[in-house]
Amino acid sequence: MEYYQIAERFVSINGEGIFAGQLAVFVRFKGCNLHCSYCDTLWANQKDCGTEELTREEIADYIKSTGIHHVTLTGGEPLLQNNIIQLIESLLEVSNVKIEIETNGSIDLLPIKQRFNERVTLTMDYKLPSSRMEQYMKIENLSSLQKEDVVKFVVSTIADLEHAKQVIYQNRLLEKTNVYISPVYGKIQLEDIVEWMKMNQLNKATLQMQLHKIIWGSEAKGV
Ligand SMILES: C[S@@+](CC[C@H](N)C(=O)[O-])C[C@H]1O[C@@H](n2cnc3c(N)ncnc32)[C@H](O)[C@@H]1O
Ligand SMILES: Nc1nc2[nH]cc(C(=O)O)c2c(=O)[nH]1
Ligand code: SF4
Ligand SMILES: [Mg+2]
Repeated sequence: MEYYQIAERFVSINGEGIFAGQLAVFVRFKGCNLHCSYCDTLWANQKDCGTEELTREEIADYIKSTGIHHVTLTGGEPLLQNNIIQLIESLLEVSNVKIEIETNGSIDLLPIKQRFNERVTLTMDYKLPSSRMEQYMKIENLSSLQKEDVVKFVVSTIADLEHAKQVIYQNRLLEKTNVYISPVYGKIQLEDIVEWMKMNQLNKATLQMQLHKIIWGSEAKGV
């Protein structure tokens, strides 16, 4: 039997993305191939991170038991998990469920986009220079994102914003998908981001703070 390594699972409001503010059930997988400078869940990437090992059926039963229709798969890096496609298929059998996948931009998204319809959406981070992970970005992924998906730029500095602007315009992202700009928590003045958006007339991009950190603080787990 196949098991998935789950670092935590919980119900909360989604603090990020298109469904921010709505209830969601979160499944956080263990392990990541990147090591972003600002990562707020590095604990889930450690070898000794405690996990529950659950089968597809157990994860689907958990989701059913919550009565919540939005599922967020996150991590760690969810798309690194063995048999992730089969898990998504099982979760889609739960009625009314929609799945959002938070992914780090380094893994090919085409197999997911080709296999599933809009019940599965992707939020892909484009890792900017201050993450120190930009070299791992798969630029082709930016062509796979559709109108139901999100590309997110998590920014620490004005230099990150300037870099994001180049990626946005070079890849015509505002025409193809949803563009979100999110501050690394506590690292950059929010006013500066707004001023920068105004100065660049960045129509259609959305500034978003992580709602769960505003509600529960930056260190809380399971929220
Ligand atoms: C922990 S990651 C897990 C999913 C995947 N590995 C990724 O990077 O997208 C979930 C989201 O949290 C964001 N994030 C992590 N640390 C953050 C921080 N300190 N401030 C703001 N966003 C952060 C990531 O950029 C990503 O969009
Ligand atoms: N409330 C809440 N919303 C979230 N949206 C994306 C999250 C993540 O860690 O990927 C997250 C999270 O950790 N908590
Ligand atoms: S890719 Fe995601 S989980 Fe991995 S280190 Fe970066 S923010 Fe953390
Ligand atoms: Mg988080």
